[in-house]
Amino acid sequence: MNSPLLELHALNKRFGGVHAVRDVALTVPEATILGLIGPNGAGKTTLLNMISGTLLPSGGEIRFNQRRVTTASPEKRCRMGIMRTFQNLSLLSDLPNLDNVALGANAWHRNGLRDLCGFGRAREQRLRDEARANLEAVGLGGHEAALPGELSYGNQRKLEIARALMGRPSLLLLDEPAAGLNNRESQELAELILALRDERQLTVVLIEHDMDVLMAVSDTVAVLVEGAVLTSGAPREIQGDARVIEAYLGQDDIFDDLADA
Ligand SMILES: Nc1ncnc2c1ncn2[C@@H]1O[C@H](COP(=O)(O)OP(=O)(O)OP(=O)(O)O)[C@@H](O)[C@H]1O
Repeated sequence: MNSPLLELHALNKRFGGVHAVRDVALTVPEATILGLIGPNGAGKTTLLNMISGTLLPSGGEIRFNQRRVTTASPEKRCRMGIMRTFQNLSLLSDLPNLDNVALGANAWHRNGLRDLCGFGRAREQRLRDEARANLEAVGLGGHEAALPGELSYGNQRKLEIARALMGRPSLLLLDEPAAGLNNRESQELAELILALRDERQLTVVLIEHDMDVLMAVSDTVAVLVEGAVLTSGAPREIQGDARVIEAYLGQDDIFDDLADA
């Protein structure tokens, strides 16, 4: 078993009277993919935000690489190797794709932006080379000079992932990366996520409503209901768990559309 990269201990988050995350305990080993599922409002995004540091927990502990990061700033966590993408695209529409990707270096490189503005040519070249390699890695080689808006929506999602890779993460947090993608794009995205795990040894925590994608890539699936972990296990165990199907009350066809494995 790989050693744990991310550990959540008795994690809680309250928003006034709303107990959004309750006593969550999860361990994510290195180079594995954890999929988070649960009905709307179950606490998935809140949990991801606490891992990235944009929200502080009301109680509990987060450990990354054996270090306590519970209250560390998002910037510090980026520099430690935790990068994320967002539900809504956050690309800069008037910058070429290569620059959009290179900007991701800003997460770990304090001078990232300045380098891109022409200071320190050798460093600028290195950043550009790395950005080009990351564009290649997500299948967007050849699109360096185009603007994000000239790419399909699916490719814009990949562009966001390429930008996150510039932070040289060991943990990548993906919030609904398949939202708005067609079937082919979703399948390509799933292949990309698996390649990042297998070729770069990346650890991934993924929120995804597209069950085909989530079940295809996750090593472990954790089911959140009303802020608490109902159960966690391998995708096949989760799909056959009557408690999980019941938790999606009114959505009892939740696993019906899964493509045959
Ligand atoms: N900033 C906030 N202030 C107050 N309540 C919040 C805040 N953020 C989230 N909540 C509440 O916390 C609960 C969990 O929300 P969260 O967005 O984490 O769920 P989710 O599982 O990601 O839902 P979805 O699948 O719809 O995105 C909900 O009841 C939500 O209304």
